[in-house]
Amino acid sequence: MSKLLEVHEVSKYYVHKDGWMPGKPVCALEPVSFSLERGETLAIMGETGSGKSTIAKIIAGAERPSSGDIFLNGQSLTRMSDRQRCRHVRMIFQDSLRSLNPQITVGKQLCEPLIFNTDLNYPQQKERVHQVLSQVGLLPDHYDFYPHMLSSGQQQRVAIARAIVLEPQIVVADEAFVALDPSIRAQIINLILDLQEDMGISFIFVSHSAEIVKHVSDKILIMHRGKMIEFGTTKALINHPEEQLTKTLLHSEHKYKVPLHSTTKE
Ligand SMILES: Nc1ncnc2c1ncn2[C@@H]1O[C@H](COP(=O)(O)OP(=O)(O)OP(=O)(O)O)[C@@H](O)[C@H]1O
Repeated sequence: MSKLLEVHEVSKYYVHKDGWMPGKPVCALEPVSFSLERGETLAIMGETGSGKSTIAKIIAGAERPSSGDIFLNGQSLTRMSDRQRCRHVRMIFQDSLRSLNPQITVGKQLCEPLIFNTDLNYPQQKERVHQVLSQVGLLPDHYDFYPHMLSSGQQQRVAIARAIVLEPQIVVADEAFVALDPSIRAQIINLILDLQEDMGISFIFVSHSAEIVKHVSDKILIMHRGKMIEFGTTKALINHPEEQLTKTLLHSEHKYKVPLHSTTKE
């Protein structure tokens, strides 16, 4: 049986402009390969500028790789249409308030992916949106709310609802919860663990927080200057890290002290 996700020799070069002339390509990501099983959570860690967001964006389809390919259940993601791809892989953005349209109600914003990517009719869309609101711990009344009427935690729940409304197999979150208050962050992370259990979604997190990573991830990928320097199970990387950077990142002072569920994946 094929893996859920296989990233095969994916690289990324950006061409920085030199005035009017295209400059020399700069390597943001050297060829990287790894795989993920269904329902697993992968954490991507590394220093600033090491290529973490580049991998996340390529998997989510927000950037195209310069080389290599990504396979979902053995099918090439890069050869799928946007409509097909975004049913399988969705992204949660860092700033949930800015990623929501302030002039459109929550319900309508959650209907949008269904309008563009499914053949559901209006009553079916509405029913699915009510279902997803309840899945993320919001109320049916929130359908008619505008984003500014919600707290930051509720806005983040809407962002998660938008990511899961199409029932994707993978959700990518790039430092999505960093701006949240610690107690709200803990609730949101626990919500993600619950969704993972209920829906079998695989999550890919970019995070600087050793505590969150140890709590939620099954596998960890360590980036350094555009290279993957270590990849393995969370347990293996915590107990037997091969690289000094892995030790530093995973055993650093806890940046976020949060009251998470007692069951960790460590
Ligand atoms: N759109 C772009 N155009 C040009 N260079 C880029 C672009 N996006 C990223 N880069 C460069 O690619 C490298 C990797 O960036 P990336 O954002 O993936 O790092 P990161 O590990 O996510 O960093 P951070 O933790 O600061 O978000 C950096 O040197 C960055 O300057």
